[in-house]
Amino acid sequence: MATMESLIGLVNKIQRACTVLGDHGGQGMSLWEALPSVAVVGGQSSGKSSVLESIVGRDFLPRGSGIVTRRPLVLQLHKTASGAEYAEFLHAPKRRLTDFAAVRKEISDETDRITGKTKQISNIPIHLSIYSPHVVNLTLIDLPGLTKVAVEGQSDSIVEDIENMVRSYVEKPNCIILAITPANQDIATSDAIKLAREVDPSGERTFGVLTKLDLMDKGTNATEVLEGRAYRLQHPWVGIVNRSQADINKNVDMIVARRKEREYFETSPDYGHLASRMGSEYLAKLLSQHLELVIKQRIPSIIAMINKTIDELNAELDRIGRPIAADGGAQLYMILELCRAFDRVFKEHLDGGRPGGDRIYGVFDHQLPAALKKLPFDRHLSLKNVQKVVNEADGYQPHLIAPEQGYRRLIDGSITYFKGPAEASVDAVHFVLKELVRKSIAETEELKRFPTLQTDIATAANEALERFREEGRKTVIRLVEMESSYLTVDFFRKLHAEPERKTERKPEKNANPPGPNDDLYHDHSLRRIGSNVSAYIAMVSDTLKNTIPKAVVYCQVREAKRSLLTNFYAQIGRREKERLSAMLDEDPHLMERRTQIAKRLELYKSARDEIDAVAWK
Ligand SMILES: Nc1nc2c(ncn2[C@@H]2O[C@H](COP(=O)(O)OP(=O)(O)OP(=O)(O)O)[C@@H](O)[C@H]2O)c(=O)[nH]1
Repeated sequence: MATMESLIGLVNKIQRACTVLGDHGGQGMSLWEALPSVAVVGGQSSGKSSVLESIVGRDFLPRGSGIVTRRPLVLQLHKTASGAEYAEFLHAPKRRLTDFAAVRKEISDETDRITGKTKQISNIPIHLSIYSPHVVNLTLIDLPGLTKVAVEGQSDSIVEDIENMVRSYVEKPNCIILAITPANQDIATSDAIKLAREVDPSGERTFGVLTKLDLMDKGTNATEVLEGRAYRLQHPWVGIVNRSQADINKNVDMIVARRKEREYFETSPDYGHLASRMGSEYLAKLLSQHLELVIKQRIPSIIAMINKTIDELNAELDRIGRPIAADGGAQLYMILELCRAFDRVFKEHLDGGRPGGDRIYGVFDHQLPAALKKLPFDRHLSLKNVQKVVNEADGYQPHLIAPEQGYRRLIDGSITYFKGPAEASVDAVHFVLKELVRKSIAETEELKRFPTLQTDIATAANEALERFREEGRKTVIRLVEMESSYLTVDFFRKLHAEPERKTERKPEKNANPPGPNDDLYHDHSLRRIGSNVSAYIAMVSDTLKNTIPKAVVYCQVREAKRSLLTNFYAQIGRREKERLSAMLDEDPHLMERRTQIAKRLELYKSARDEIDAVAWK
């Protein structure tokens, strides 16, 4: 029996824990719903509160007209060995109330706290524990009385709302229904029986309770019902005589009332033969025993449900990530691990495995050659411009042998054009890399929970890329400038040999420099200069087409792979613990969710442990 009592105590404990977690049924499968409970159901003024109070042996429920019970009251009764008798609300733990008038007031205040004074109803339960030597271990849920009409100040939907709330409790297969019907009403019209029949047609979890036996018309009795002939249930009907309104007004003590109830049955000519199975004390014992039995039957399925939930919660925790360590070293380690995870993804983008790196090749293979081809050399090396540059090069002096300065200026001028495509390649690759950083951050699964760290990594990586871009730009400009700083002499040596041959075919075979008046010759010569320079520039262009990509890869891509976060690592290595934990700030919703899951996990695990300890003792 000790085991049995601790079973109910255990369920009480788990129920309370469920409520702390906001897990009071209603939403999907919960531990709460797996636990058996007893719900008190009845029409208004059928005597629900009176039954509850006499089971408890205390006067503590709010009374009044209209709908007094507007939130479910989860009443957990704990039998104590010592004489202490007190009540405790879950919403005000550690406040032991010994004055039951204060309990009544608190129930009513707490109801108003959620529903306002509007007479609305709420399905958030109030949890009350009563510790007393006069009770049996039992959990009862008091629900609003079923009603047929809304009263002043209530919405029309209240009738339906109450019925829905009550139904949401009693339809659960683990709910034991305490269906209260006043004896002075026709059983066929009982709201409680009507609802019970609907959700429990076989009557296996319904306990029929008949109140107000003393108020029946003279000459009538309820033996038809109490002996199970009027309406058959699997469990025996229990008749009750509660305090009348007059008794309540006279403050008749509950214990006295219990005694009077016992006497009523013992001396009743109608119910004397049923006396041992009547009354609120008997009802309490009956319910307690039944509850124990049900709990025992349900234990395997409760354990299975708990285990399944633990697995699910663990899986969800894994998915959203475990909580972060508190000490600085561990946090630094975690940050570095996360950075490395990002870095891995980033490298995969560059080296293949993930898309994006190929766009860098695209810059070199299409964009750069196309830009080089588009450079306006035609214009720069037009006859007119060649003439202008060549003439200007030697000032007032006519050139004597070859327009050396003219050549150099034309070449220099042309080479300058290469700076544009060179820098454009640097920029294009920079943007590809930047985009890959953004993508890699988004794709790094481990980083998902840490929006702050995501931003930090993005900032650090972009800063590094900016530095690499600067380096790349300097290097490609240098490549271009190198081309003008020292020309490829071979090219001109070859040129030198060529004109000899060509001039041979000229009519005037004098080696005289062309005079300013010799227009035909002059044009021809300028054209040759233009085409020579153009050929040289084409050669430079080919060279740069090859060297610019090398410079860009060397300065930007290679560095990005090698040292994208190097500075960042150095920075965070010096950071204080506070700043490290700030970097690991998570999405607040996620943190909240994790805390919730962790709490539930704890509840379910301790529930499992306790069930193990109690059930197999
Ligand atoms: N004489 C007598 N009066 C009873 C009995 N049971 C309840 N009453 C009276 O009936 C009235 C209603 O009883 P409650 O226990 O408040 O009924 P309830 O179902 O809780 O009512 P609501 O919460 O308002 O729906 C009170 O005045 C009680 O004194 C009984 O067995 N005999």
